[in-house]
Amino acid sequence: MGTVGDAANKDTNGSLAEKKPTVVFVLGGPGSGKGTQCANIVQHFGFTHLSAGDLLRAEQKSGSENGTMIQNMIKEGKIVPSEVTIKLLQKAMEESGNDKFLIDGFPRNEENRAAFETVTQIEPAFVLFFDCSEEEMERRLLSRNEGREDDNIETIRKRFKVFLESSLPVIQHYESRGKVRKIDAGRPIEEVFESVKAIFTPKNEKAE
Ligand SMILES: Nc1ncnc2c1ncn2[C@@H]1O[C@H](COP(=O)(O)OP(=O)(O)OP(=O)(O)O)[C@@H](O)[C@H]1O
Ligand SMILES: Nc1ccn([C@H]2C[C@H](O)[C@@H](COP(=O)(O)O)O2)c(=O)n1
Ligand SMILES: [Mg+2]
Repeated sequence: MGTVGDAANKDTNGSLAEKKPTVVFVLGGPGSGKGTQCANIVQHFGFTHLSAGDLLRAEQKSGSENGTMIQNMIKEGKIVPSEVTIKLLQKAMEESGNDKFLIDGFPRNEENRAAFETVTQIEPAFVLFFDCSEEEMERRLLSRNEGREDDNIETIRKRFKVFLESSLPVIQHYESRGKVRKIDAGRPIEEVFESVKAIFTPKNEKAE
């Protein structure tokens, strides 16, 4: 199977053209509700959900040679080198059999963003940005109860700092290109999803 981003298909003129998958980056601070809303989008709109954090945690638990490094980075709230994360994303995209992806929690810094663009030649269709106050995100993370090693107040503070210093500039990069769809994620789950649905529903299918 070819690498995502270099699948060759014939276009209407019969010449070889690249068939690129549709990618939506799903960004927002830790606990803003990215995973929760992605699960809803998958059900309604047929995307495959790929959470970079989930892929890294699975890689760590698989006994990979990068396991200890990944575990240490996650504990410190730091961003794992792009090479590792992009390989996991590419593999998951290839194995999915789908051509529409929600890439959740990636790109998390400028290095992630530039490397993904260079390696895959894929530009996101748009960037969904879940905007939420730190106070609310902290409350959610401390009551998530999924046994995540990074859901403790010390690591949460580090993750907030990395989000402000490294991830927000990525969102600003896409904002300046008109690609960001910002959602007030501080509301109840159902209300947030109403706003999400409006973004994913094609204009000609919206109620008058
Ligand atoms: N709108 C909401 N209102 C209240 N609680 C929410 C809302 N959205 C998600 N939650 C809850 O908050 C917690 C964090 O949500 P979720 O895991 O979706 O966030 P995330 O952005 O994926 O976080 P992370 O970046 O840490 O993976 C979960 O326990 C989830 O059930
Ligand atoms: N692009 C990414 C995404 C995630 N990580 C690491 C560091 C994060 O704190 C952790 C958890 O991610 P989440 O599940 O909260 O999205 O995973 C990374 O290094 N690079
Ligand atoms: Mg998540």
